[in-house]
Amino acid sequence: MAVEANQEWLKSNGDPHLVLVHRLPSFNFQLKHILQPHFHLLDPAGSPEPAGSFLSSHAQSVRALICVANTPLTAETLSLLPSLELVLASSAGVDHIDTQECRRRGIILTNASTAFAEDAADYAVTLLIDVWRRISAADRFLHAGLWPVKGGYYPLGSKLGGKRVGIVGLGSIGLEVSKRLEAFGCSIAYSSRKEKPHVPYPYHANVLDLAAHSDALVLCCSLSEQTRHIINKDVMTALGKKGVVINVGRGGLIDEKELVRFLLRGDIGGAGLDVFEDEPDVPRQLFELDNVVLSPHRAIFTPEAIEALNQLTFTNLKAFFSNKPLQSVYQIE
Ligand SMILES: O=CC(=O)O
Repeated sequence: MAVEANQEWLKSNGDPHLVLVHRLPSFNFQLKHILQPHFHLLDPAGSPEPAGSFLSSHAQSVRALICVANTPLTAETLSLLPSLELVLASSAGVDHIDTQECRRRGIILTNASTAFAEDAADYAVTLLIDVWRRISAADRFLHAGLWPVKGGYYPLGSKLGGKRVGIVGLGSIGLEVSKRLEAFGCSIAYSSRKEKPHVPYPYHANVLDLAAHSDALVLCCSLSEQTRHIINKDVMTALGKKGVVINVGRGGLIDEKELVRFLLRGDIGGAGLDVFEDEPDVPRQLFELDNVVLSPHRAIFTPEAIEALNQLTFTNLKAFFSNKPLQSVYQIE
């Protein structure tokens, strides 16, 4: 739907207010241009006042708030916005937002996972292929001028077809991962907060059980108090010496120190990590390991995903201020 074609509805809907809690990143200056003709935007980052005093003096009637990137949205900030009804997270993860406070106040939360699902899934599958087929390691090997191998062959990779992949969190991103891996001939199982109706894959109520029946785990779930360190010592032991962990969710889903120990001892087969517990710090020991593929939190970053996010934000805001159903709502547990 072309944003420009939707000027008319606002004229009959008064003057809705918004607040941007953070300066928009340079790769997404378009969002401001898309929203500005339609909404009254308040941007504390563009004001010389400290954010707190800006919010208390200008934001009393704000009904909707865009939470950009991982800017924390605390109960304290929320208390400065007494009229708030809608928070739009411009990320798939919402671990930087006090979701319980939103729930307590009846504030609706939306996130970007539907906009980012395809790109995040492409990236997760690419990391998995890279670990199993040793592509980054082979690239380093060639760059180092080590081909042909003296007295031998470059080590074999491992085939995708026939592998059992466990997806942790079968939301929009997890479902896109499953579609892609099915096409490679993998068999899929999953664990999730609840069993999903209409999903053909076996469900495991806990990750330990899923790990015991998988050759690789792909982490696509949100980080919360329930999922922090969901990949722990016991889960890695159950996954086994050939098992692979892929993480495009949040670093805190894995007990990272334990993962490093498992990898160094060869007690797990490999890892593909786009996210880390204490970004941008990455455990140095991982740099030495050829069975680990590392990436600086890039899974969702394509111009197409940003465009889809902008459209989703606009569509949800327009629906909200017209009292229509939103395109996507995040279910707070
Ligand atoms: O990590 C990226 C996101 O949560 O959107």
